[in-house]
Amino acid sequence: MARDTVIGLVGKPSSGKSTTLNSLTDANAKVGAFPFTTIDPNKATGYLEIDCACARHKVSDLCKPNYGYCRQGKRGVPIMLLDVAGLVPNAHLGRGLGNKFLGDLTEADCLIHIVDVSGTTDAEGKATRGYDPLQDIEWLQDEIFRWILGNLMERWPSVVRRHRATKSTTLETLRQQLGGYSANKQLIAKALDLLPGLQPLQDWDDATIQKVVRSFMDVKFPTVLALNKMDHPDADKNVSKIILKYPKSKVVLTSSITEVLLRKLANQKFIKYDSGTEFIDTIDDLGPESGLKPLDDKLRNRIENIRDLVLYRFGSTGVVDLLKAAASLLDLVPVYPVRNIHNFSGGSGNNVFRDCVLIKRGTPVINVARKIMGDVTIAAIEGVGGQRVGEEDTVDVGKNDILSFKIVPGGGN
Ligand SMILES: Nc1nc2c(ncn2[C@@H]2O[C@H](COP(=O)(O)OP(=O)(O)OP(=O)(O)O)[C@@H](O)[C@H]2O)c(=O)[nH]1
Repeated sequence: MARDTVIGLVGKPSSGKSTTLNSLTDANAKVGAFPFTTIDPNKATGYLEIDCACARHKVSDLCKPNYGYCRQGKRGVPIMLLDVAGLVPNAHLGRGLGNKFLGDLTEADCLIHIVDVSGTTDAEGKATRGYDPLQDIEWLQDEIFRWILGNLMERWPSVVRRHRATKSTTLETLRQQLGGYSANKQLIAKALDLLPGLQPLQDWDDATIQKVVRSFMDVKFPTVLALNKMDHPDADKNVSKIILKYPKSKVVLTSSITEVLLRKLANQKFIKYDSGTEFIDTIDDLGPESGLKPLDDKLRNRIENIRDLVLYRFGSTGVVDLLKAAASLLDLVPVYPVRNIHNFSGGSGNNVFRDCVLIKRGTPVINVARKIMGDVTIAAIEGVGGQRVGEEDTVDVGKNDILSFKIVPGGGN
């Protein structure tokens, strides 16, 4: 079966990685059990917020996910997060357990790079003022680049000899060399497609090899830049600088500390807060019948500051948008496998859309069936209304995204 999507969180010490991870993993709700097969201390479950199919079909009252949550059509789909801790400059040389962390990175399908955009921590995470966070973005890219390039160059003469002797294609040879980074053939082909007019592999000079490694990095490690600590007064100028330098990058402004604080205040019943929005309500707004606790002046001022400096300026704390940005880089679509295609239930009981999996847009439905059902023989695939869906038809949002797989009795294991 295909493995689950993994999003890696990276960032230098004190950039706010733990705070961000906390705000991503606490869904502030009673949620289903851990859905993933591997349980690893560096892994955690985040919740990608999507518009659930239950709203489209007006059955939100019956929507009860097996994993994650659904609140009036806003569904949190579990997604695996990997904490790639301990990356320091020169990790590729083995500094500070560097190679282990770079190794962990290969498991990720996408990275979220937490950047301290306030410039109040230096390259190693020590307190300072006026540090240029552009350096952190360049440093991380450079670290990964030098690691992959170093591994490849070490073997390059023998790679070329073997390539010639076996008359392999460029794709086959690179597949052998780069497959270890959890990269399949399609991914490597995509990296090569980005470089039209490439010479045959045996003629590559150093500059061409470097170009290929850069292209491979772009497809293997698509990266969301989380510009964290946006609440800090020094953040603005750094944000502009980064956006100017990286106009094509997916950038999300975050204040994860604000998100953590707001959730805490909501749990303590001082405020009503919907994560991902700019709205917080207090007893002053909703009255004593709201059941919220009264505020003292200090807390009232603090909440006013959060409204002014973060929520009204930026629209939200940004944290919910991080996983949405990662899912959009990976082009993931929520797909709902159901037992009963007519009432969307799982077979027993009335609850609907019990399961939801994230699948790359454009994937043929037969591959979705294999991912979900494993090694069984599929007799037929049905879509909404009980219509037959062709095996090679592809999934998209609102198209072939609610599916029922009919299995041949006794077919497979
Ligand atoms: N102003 C501001 N400070 C933040 C924000 N997020 C985190 N911090 C502060 O930055 C410091 C470092 O945060 P952590 O989450 O511990 O950072 P880390 O990257 O996990 O650090 P290590 O554990 O050393 O790797 C803490 O003092 C946080 O309170 C934010 O959004 N705004």
